[in-house]
Amino acid sequence: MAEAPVSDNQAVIRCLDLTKTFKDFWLRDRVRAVDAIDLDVFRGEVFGLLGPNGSGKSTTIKMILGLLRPTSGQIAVLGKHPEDVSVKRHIGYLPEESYLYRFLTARETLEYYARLFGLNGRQRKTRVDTLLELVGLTHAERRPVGEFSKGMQRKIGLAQALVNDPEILILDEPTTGMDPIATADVKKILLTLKSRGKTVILCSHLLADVESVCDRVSIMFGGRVRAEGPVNELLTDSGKTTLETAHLSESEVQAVEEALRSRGKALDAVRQPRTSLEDLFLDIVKQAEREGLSTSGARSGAEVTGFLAEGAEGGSSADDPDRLIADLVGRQRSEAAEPSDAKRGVEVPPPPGRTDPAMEEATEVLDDLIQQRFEPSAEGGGDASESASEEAKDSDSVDRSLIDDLTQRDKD
Ligand SMILES: Nc1ncnc2c1ncn2[C@@H]1O[C@H](COP(=O)(O)OP(=O)(O)OP(=O)(O)O)[C@@H](O)[C@H]1O
Repeated sequence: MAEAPVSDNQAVIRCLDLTKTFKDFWLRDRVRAVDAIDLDVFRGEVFGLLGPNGSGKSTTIKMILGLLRPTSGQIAVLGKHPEDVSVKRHIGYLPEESYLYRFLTARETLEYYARLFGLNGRQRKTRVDTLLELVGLTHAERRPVGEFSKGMQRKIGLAQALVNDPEILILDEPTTGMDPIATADVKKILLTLKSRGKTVILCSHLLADVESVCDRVSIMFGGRVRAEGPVNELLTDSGKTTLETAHLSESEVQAVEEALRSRGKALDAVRQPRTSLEDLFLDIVKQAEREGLSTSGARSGAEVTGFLAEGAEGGSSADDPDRLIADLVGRQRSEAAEPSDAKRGVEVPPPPGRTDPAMEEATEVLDDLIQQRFEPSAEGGGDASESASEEAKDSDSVDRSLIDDLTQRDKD
């Protein structure tokens, strides 16, 4: 393990002369993905890592995460080597592609990751509730994430990255596939996290988003850092001045032009300001929401609260993990009655009753499928009329062991 460089007081991530060369089959240098870069990321800032495809951003991120070993150079994350296990507890990561268990619901997904980080039942319940609300997925918490739209999957991925209340959040293309509302929500979340002292590294090709949330950016090309600095400094054109005032008549514009000419300056452009397409879009959707129209996708998220600020671990008194799992299984079963509508993304009220024979039959088939899902070894010998409590108990234990298995597999 290479030695970690001494960390600057404020720099939570420090890379010195960092290089990564990928070898070919014969161990010859094939690609110099990262070429002797120096990079400092400071506590409490939103840092944008930019560059065209193949410029070395993901390779840099993977080295910071300790997933790839540098060919040469040094990295310190929170003053330690990135492969140090204690560092990983303080990092949240949303990869470019989310790897989610398709069959787990949104709540189960977060529950699972919260378990990996060793949160107890009370903490898990509170945290999962908060995160679902934060990313606007509370109403979809019982749907399998495999059914989610791309934007909804990014949202659950973001919630997953926040589950351990990380000090450093690394997001690779977090808003891919999101609509402007969801994107605006994510930007709001990032700014709130920053205001609470968290550090965010953002990789994105959506430069307008980067510009609106990042304090500093680094622009890579061919594995090297080509420009780096505060966004304001990099983008300010100090050779020009823009004046803003209330509407001017033609004669007033002429008077301004005269005044400038007398000082040896020309009036280069006079424009009527326009709203942006993003603002127009957001206004229209907000108006529709005010009028009570609904959508089955992700909704606007909540304000960032509680644990992300101080690591508070409060919880409600009814937070028993066993009850939570039992509840999850019960809800999955009741949701099975309307899967086709859920798949189409249509929001429907719960069915009033099984009065339609075709619906009755379809529901029974689905019940059987669910039964097999949770009790794969059962040979169909059970009596369908067995008491509901027995059934809940069986599926409860199977589902809990499923999550335990996943947890163990991941730890291995
Ligand atoms: N495992 C690998 N083996 C060989 N070459 C690799 C490997 N991973 C990345 N590379 C190469 O390293 C270079 C940088 O890739 P990297 O994924 O870091 O770029 P990026 O800036 O993240 O691109 P994108 O914006 O497309 O995600 C590319 O030329 C890529 O082909």
